[in-house]
Amino acid sequence: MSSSALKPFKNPLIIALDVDTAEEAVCLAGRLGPYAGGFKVGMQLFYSAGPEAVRRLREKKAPVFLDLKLHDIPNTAAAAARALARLGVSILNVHAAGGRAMMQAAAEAAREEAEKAGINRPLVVAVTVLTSMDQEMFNKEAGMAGPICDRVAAWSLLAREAGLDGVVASPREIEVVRKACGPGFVIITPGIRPSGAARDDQKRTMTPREAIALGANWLVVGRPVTAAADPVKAIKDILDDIKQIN
Ligand SMILES: O=C(O)c1cc(=O)[nH]c(=O)n1[C@@H]1O[C@H](COP(=O)(O)O)[C@@H](O)[C@H]1O
Repeated sequence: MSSSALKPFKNPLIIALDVDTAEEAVCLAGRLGPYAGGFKVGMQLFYSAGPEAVRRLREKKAPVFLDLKLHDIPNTAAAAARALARLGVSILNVHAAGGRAMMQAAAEAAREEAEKAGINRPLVVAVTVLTSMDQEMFNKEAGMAGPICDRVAAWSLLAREAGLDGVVASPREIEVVRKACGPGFVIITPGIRPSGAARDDQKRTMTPREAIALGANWLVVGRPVTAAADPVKAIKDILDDIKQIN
């Protein structure tokens, strides 16, 4: 993994800017910028405001995790990754369920494109099992056999073999992923809920402190900060919680 791709993040907290307009995103990023390690642009913002939202955040020098969860045939996923890499984002993701060839094609395309453009290559990571799924949904609705943690470990290994930099997984699988893929493999965990916070639609959750203590590299936090009455206080509380480790 190139260390330059990791440099822009000053701490492990990535705030999900799940809003409809670039204005709202830039405004939130302005308020939270002094505290957040980086910002995530996901489907809601990208499908509403387009690449312009990413460009405006990048103008403010905010490191961006572009979370569009690519999942298509290798040729299409690679072409999409190439287009997204040109935006100068720090992290891109694809679905591990797309398979080895798709992950490899997307990762190689993103790297080549960044090199061609003379910019830092983005980390490319694989989404494993969504944090909104519990064991019963995974087996009965998704039709997948066995425990979630076994599938996450297997997909993480596949992602590593395909040349990806890491995975997105729930904090509950940090230990199995670390054991399967080693210390240099990036683990990004959504499904983060400060103690007492509403779980919303998230099923496999942990507190920020627990996730960091288990070895997560980055935490993705959305509503507990962005929907809080005082988002600045909410993010500061999370940073204090994390700092209390050790
Ligand atoms: O890829 C992701 O970022 C992601 C994967 C996953 O398994 N679960 C998950 O919640 N996410 C994203 O992480 C963010 C979590 O937001 P909150 O539940 O509001 O904290 C959302 O933007 C999700 O799209």
